[in-house]
Amino acid sequence: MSATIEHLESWLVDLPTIRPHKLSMTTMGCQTLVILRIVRSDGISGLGEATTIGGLSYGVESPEGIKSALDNYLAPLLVGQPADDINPLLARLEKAVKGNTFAKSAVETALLDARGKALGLPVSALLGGALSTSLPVLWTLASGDTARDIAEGEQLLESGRHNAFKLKIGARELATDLAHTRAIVEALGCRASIRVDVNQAWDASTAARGCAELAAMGVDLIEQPVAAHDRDALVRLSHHCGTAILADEAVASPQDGFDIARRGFSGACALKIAKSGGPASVLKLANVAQAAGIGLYGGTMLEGTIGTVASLHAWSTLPLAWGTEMFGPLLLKDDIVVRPLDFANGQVALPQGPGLGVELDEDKLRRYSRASQ
Ligand SMILES: O=C(O)C[C@H]1C=CC(=O)O1
Ligand SMILES: [Mn+2]
Repeated sequence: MSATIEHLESWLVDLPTIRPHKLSMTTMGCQTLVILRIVRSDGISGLGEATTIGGLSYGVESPEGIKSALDNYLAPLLVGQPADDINPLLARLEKAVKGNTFAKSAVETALLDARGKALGLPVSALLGGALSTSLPVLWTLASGDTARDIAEGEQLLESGRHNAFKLKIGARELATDLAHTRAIVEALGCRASIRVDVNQAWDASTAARGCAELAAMGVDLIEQPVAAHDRDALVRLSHHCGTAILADEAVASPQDGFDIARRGFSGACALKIAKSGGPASVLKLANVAQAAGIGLYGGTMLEGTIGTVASLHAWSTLPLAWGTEMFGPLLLKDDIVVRPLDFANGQVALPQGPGLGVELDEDKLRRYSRASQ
């Protein structure tokens, strides 16, 4: 008899960051992971994670809202259903629940993890097979202080852990952000690829000036300089700026990808499992981008290890023109898995075990879970 879904459990897990992480819309001192476990009638269980940044300051789903969607809306649609039929299960959720792609991503991940464990196959194999066993991974310099960022970059180059850095700009005046970026390019730029993420902070005319200056100083990639809705400005920048433009908040669904492709976008696209509803669903956007000649980049919502590994399984099946930023676990002071990921030589290794290939540390889960959920 085929296994059915018996029950779902979810937790809000608060983990402190190793230092303040300053983005254009918020400064993080703690990250909240929403962890999901789906338990099947055959005793196999699957793990998933849905994580956002800064409560409701980055995206439209909060950690507390994600947990509520999982417990009150998605779980009742899943309990008692055949556990192996992932496409029918996703169709069932899609029919009954609008949006909520972060919560759906946790479900899709947990279903894939459990299915992989049942078959003895890694999630990457369920998604068609990995092209490589390790992936490039950058680090984000975002302490909010230029000298501290340079010292951090120096130390990471010395240890060999990373050879590419992303800077978070957009919170301050354009001139201040440009001076900050120039100082980092001058200090580290001949040994590392330097990219910036503006997180939608600029209007179209500030972006035209800012991107021209960033291109001239040798920045390799400029991420989401304008508002997510201003796709025309993003397309114009991709044509006229001397540096590649990366679409992040502007693209989540395959339809978004089709729309920017139709408008002639010539940059690259940041894929994130949370934006698209999971490691299988995100491949639909990736395929549209590929068909349009838009380069791919493996993006993060600063997830912990479970969400990071789920993403890595998806990214491993794709040709990534710009590598990945799957460093989330390294930003956190502790981990809730038994064996953390291996980061070295600018790469992160893809776990090879069945399912996601990671195991929860139940004591740590309990220690960091919010008391009243
Ligand atoms: O891309 C974002 O906007 C979110 C995230 C990714 C890296 C980082 O530092 O923040
Ligand atoms: Mn971004």
